[in-house]
Amino acid sequence: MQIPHIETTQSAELSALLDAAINNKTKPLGSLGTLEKVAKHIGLIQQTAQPTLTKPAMFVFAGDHGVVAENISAYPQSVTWQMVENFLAKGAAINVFAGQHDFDLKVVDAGVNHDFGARDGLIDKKVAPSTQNFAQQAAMTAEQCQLAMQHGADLVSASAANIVGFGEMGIGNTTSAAALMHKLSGISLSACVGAGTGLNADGIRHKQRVLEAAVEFHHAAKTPLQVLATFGGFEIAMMTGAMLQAAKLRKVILVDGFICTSALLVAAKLQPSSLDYCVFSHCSDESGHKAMLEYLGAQPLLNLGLRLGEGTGSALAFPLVHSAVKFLCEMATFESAQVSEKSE
Ligand SMILES: Cc1cc2ncn([C@H]3O[C@H](COP(=O)(O)O)[C@@H](O)[C@H]3O)c2cc1C
Ligand SMILES: O=C(O)c1cccnc1
Repeated sequence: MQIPHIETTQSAELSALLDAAINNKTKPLGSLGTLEKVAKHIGLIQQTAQPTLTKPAMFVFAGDHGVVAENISAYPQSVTWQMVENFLAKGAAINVFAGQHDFDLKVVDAGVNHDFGARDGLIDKKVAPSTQNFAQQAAMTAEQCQLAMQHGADLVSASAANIVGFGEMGIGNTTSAAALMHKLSGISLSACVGAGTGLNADGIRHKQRVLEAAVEFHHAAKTPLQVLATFGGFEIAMMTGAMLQAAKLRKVILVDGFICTSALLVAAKLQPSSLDYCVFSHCSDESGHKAMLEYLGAQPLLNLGLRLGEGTGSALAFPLVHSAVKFLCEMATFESAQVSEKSE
């Protein structure tokens, strides 16, 4: 895909207007805390002091990873397709939370190692049935990476939502995400590798050794797109393309956990202003997530000890973002409600 130009959301004029609108609401100055920051942020994204959120969309991208052959996950690869079936049957955590908050939930086969046939409710964008094992060769070709990014961008373009969340399902993808984090941030591998779905200490050490060898083997991969194609997953590349397109279209991006943030890291390296459009939903318990968020200068809304993915953190954070927008649009001002302002 063509990497889109993304405008920054910064505007001194609108910033002052939003500060005034927020400060004139009937509350002590600053008393809605982080919600005030979120309200201003959404106003800047939408270029208005009266932002609105349309029905949110949640895209869950699923893809398999060849690197599972190296025994780097606590669960077998078959869980990826089995969980896709669970999404379609509305039985997963993301179904529950997305349903609760009225998301339009889209499940996308980005490259699952399973033949689903034509299925109601499943968007077929399968690039290939699984990436290659990046311990031995690049996970995908440059063309496959481009195609995955393009599919993600096209799905966002076709969505009417002005706020979009991205989730993922793919056994082995915390290994991919750790590699992306290390290569793109320069943070040591040991600080990027975590337990994923529940490896024990020996399992984590093995995962780190597999990653060390792969990083050494692919030392020539340097640019963000090379790094994505070498270590990424189809679901991760689709999220990267989708995020760039969402930013281009000035949609609010709800960033989920460790894997979703690794896709954003690629997008931010390609177009730093894409970060202006991001609301960071939560800090995951996956051990590298805190450092990845700090690297991006991000302040997550929630810290609930989640380590699931699927977009669950974003679905849970959505009502806070909604409340922020609603207070800005619906609260009375000191003047309209005839409430006295702070005495000097
Ligand atoms: C039942 C089940 C449901 C999940 N939903 C998300 N993940 C999460 O775990 C996987 C990443 O962890 P690792 O790299 O250790 O394999 C991804 O599929 C992620 O979305 C799940 C994992 C399992 C087992
Ligand atoms: O933070 C996440 O998204 C995450 C962490 C562990 C396993 N799966 C997902």
